[in-house]
Parts: sequence; C-alpha cells; structure tokens
Amino acid sequence: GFSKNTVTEDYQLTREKLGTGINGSVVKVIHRQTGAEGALKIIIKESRNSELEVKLHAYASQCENVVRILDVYENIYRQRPCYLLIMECMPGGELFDRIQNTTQTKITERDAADIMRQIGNAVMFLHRRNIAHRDLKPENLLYSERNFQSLLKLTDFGFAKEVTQKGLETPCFTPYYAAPEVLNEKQRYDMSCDVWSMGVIMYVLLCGYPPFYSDHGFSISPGMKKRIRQGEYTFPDKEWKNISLTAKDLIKRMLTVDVNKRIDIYEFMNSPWVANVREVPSTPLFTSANMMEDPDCYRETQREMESALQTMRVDNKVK
Ligand SMILES: O=C(Nc1cc(-c2cc3c([nH]2)[C@]2(CCCNC2)CNC3=O)ccn1)c1cccc(C(F)(F)F)c1
Repeated sequence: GFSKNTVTEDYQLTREKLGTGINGSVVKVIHRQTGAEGALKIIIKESRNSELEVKLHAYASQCENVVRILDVYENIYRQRPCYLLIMECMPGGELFDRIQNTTQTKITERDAADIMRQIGNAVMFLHRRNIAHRDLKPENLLYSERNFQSLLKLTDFGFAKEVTQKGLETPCFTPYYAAPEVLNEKQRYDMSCDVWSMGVIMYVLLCGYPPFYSDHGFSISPGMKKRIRQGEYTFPDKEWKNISLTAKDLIKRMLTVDVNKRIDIYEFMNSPWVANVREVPSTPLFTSANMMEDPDCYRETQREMESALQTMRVDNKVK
C-alpha cells in the first residue's frame, strides 16, 4: 500500500546521487527513525509504464535476487505527481564496477557461474509469473554488500511488462503460471529477450568485452545490427581457450537468433554449468584486466548493450 504522508517526513534526502534510470533518478536517503540507508527513486507518474514499474517491482521484491522495495509514496514533487520508491540500499554497487575494481583477485569461471545463477534466479522468478524484465544489463545488477559473498540483485522495472493479459490483474495477485505453449510467439519473444541479454552478460563476464561490436565507435551501426541479427560473434582464443566447453555451449544456446530455438530460463537454470556451480573450474579470467585496460571500451559495451536492447524492444513492437 502507498504511504499517505510525505516521504520527507519519514526519510531525509541526501545529496548523494546513485544514478538515473529510465523513469527517474535515484538518490541515497536516511530513514529518520532508524538511521538506515535507503535508495529513493523518483518516478514521474505521467512517464510511460510508471504504474506498471511500481506494481511489478513491488511484486517481484519477494525474490531474494530482486532489490527490495521498502516503501512507496505518492507525492507531488516539483509540482508533478510522482511515485517515490524507497528501496533497500545496495552499497556493493553495480556488477561491473565491482569486477573492474577487483584487480587483485581475478574473477574465475566459477565466480561467473555463481553470478549468472543469481541473475537467472531473478529472471526465473519473473518468467514463472509471465513477467518480462526487458532491460537486463550490468548496470541494473547491484551487490547488497561490499564483500564478495554478497547477493546480486536485479533492479529497474521501467521496461518490465506482463506478457499475459490476465496475470497480475486478479486483485489478490494470484500468480498465473501459464504453460509456455499457451503463450503466443510475441509473448514468448518478450521473455526470450531476457535470456538473450543474459547471454550477452555471461559473454562479457567471461572475457571482459562484448560479443557484438559496433563499427568505429558508433553507438549502433548497421553492421552491428546485422551481426546481432545473424548471431555473428566469435570466442577469440586469447581469453576463451581455457574456458569450459559447457560455458561456450550455453552462450551459443542463449544467443541463438531464432527465438524458437533459443533456450528458455528453465533450460538455463537446469544446465550443468548453472545447476552445479561447484563443479565449474575456477579458471582465472582475463575479464577485469580487459575491462581495466580500456575503461571507455566498457562504456562502449554499455552503449552497445543498451542499443541492442532497444532494437529488440522495437523489433518486438513491430512483431
Ligand atoms: O547504487 C547504489 N545503491 C542502490 C542503487 C539502486 C538503483 C535503482 C536503480 C538504479 N540504481 C539505476 C542507477 C543507474 C544504473 N541503473 C540502475 C537506475 N534504475 C534503478 O531503478 C537501488 C538501491 N541501491 C550504491 C552504490 C554504491 C554505494 C552506495 C551507498 F554507499 F550509498 F550505499 C549505494
């Protein structure tokens, strides 16, 4: 339920900006009663999907790999009706900031498997309830603590949607576990975009650069779009010769261009690389070195993932 009083009565806003999302900016807040840190996201009501973002993120909060929503306020902020989401503060920061900064301890293939298992857990929670996230990218994956044991959690439901008309419409949120065959192609397409994005994140995690490059620093080039559509990418030997075949095989099945042939989240979670993380070799990876070496190349990666996501979403509209 929404708190009726104003957010500033319960929380003190700080100047510390934690980033900006699709539908709004995020600042650190302090709960007046307890002194606990939180993250406030201001969502202007008239921005597209604002209601759905709040509803779906609040609903998904019960999953341990989704950033928890502690409070929701409906206030007028800067003369505009807004939703104010108070989330648990994630001081571990974003996934790739952490990877870039661990120069001393290189991440291993097993670390990557554990990271992908946590992302998969969040995506499986959503897909079982016919919710597609549609904005899966490293900057929307945050660590709950600063130490390595901390949980990785998904945030930003600004593009999330229910792929079935019924789904969460029912008042008491009865989950609607439609069998995949019940979903039409378009509905399956939305969810399979999440699996494709996970494939790109897994690829970058294992080597430190993206599978699809744009030409000469354009954010998205026709050449890159073609390579995405044709599924043209390689596993350059330098980084990939010591990486297990199971990992490469899994990436191939997630980056399969044909939506009907691409694996779904259940096949991903049941694959040996994810189901038995402890059996994955702890081979050290080149990831942090490659990301550190050329930081703006990582910004490049972010831009490319962003535009690939947009392309997928636009394509989906067309379908
Ligand atoms: O990002 C931090 N805490 C955080 C952040 C969020 C958060 C929500 C959203 C985002 N962050 C982004 C920011 C831009 C990139 N995409 C994600 C846009 N959309 C969101 O919905 C939620 C909860 N805790 C953080 C990082 C380092 C230190 C600390 C602090 F010291 F404050 F604890 C917090």
